Amino acid sequence: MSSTNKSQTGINQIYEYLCVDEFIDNFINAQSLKTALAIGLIDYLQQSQFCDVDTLTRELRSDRLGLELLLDMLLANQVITEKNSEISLSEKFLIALQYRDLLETKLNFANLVAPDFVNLLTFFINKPSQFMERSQIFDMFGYHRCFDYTPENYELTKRWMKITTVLTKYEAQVCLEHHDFSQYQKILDIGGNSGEFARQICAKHSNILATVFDLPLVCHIGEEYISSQPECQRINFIKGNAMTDNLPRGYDLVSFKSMLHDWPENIACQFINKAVKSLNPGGTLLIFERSPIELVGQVLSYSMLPMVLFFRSFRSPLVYESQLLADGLQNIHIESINLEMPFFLITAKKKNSEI
Ligand SMILES: C[S@@+](CC[C@H](N)C(=O)[O-])C[C@H]1O[C@@H](n2cnc3c(N)ncnc32)[C@H](O)[C@@H]1O
Repeated sequence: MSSTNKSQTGINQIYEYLCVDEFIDNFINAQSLKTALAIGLIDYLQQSQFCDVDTLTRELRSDRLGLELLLDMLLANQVITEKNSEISLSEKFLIALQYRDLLETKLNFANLVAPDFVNLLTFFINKPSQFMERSQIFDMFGYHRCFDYTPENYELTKRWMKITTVLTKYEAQVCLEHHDFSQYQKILDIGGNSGEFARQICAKHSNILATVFDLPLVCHIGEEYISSQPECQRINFIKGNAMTDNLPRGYDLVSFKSMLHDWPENIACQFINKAVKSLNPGGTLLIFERSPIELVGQVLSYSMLPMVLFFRSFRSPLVYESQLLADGLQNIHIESINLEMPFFLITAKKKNSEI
């Protein structure tokens, strides 16, 4: 198994997005940043570059004492700097602000998960099944709502798809950096969600045609999302259930991006087995997934709360490797990639012809 991370690959633009976590590292920092965004303080400083507290109080129609407290919190979090009473956004934060969609998504996602942590941590640690029954966040991601269209199902599904789409917007770039997709023409992304992963592959490789296989309502929302993108003519969606339906065949790449961890090991292995049947001889199966969380003495960042909730789901890549071997795949390559937490990329080839 090979391993790469930021330090080994050098300072690379692809990984720069990881800097957003620094500003959401604890509860106070996260909430003060959220308020600064909400009251327009960040926008105002971005436009005006420098200004003093009097101007800010007036322009934002804020309570002076409240604003001073907020500015103190932002100063401590290095979101802003102050020199001769002039306040400005810090250089470090200006870089993070280039990834504002991700910053806001991670902040909102952690806040959505926080009540479960506050109210249910004891169940989470001791009685996982009871935690699942009570958890708001697991309910929010309920796949049972992704089959039939109702206005409520649509809104709730769209809500979590917004989160997965923004996370994938950045993670896909890492995957594209680590794997050469130029060799493929027809690809299938199982559990491909809004189509963002497929879209990025198609955007980089103009010869690729992509199919996204996902639950019906997810595909419906994905079609809406992709319809405004330049790659829309090369991405089609197939509505189905990978548990019960046959998967389409005839692809030279089949991918699972952050999909398999959602399922118990035996079902994840069934998905792999089905995916192999979708591959042409000589085709490649690709898995890009989160690995188990490794804290090794580190303090958990607030921005990591959502991933901690799923910590029981993340598996060693060796589990998937066993299934790939059992399915007769060859040239199995596993690469560890350190992002805000460990990820792995597995590729494996189907034999060229059946013996
Ligand atoms: C954690 S999300 C990952 C989405 C996407 N691959 C990404 O990385 O952003 C898991 C995806 O699997 C899909 N999914 C769950 N159960 C499925 C099933 N039985 N058949 C097909 N897709 C399924 C979900 O709708 C969702 O889009």
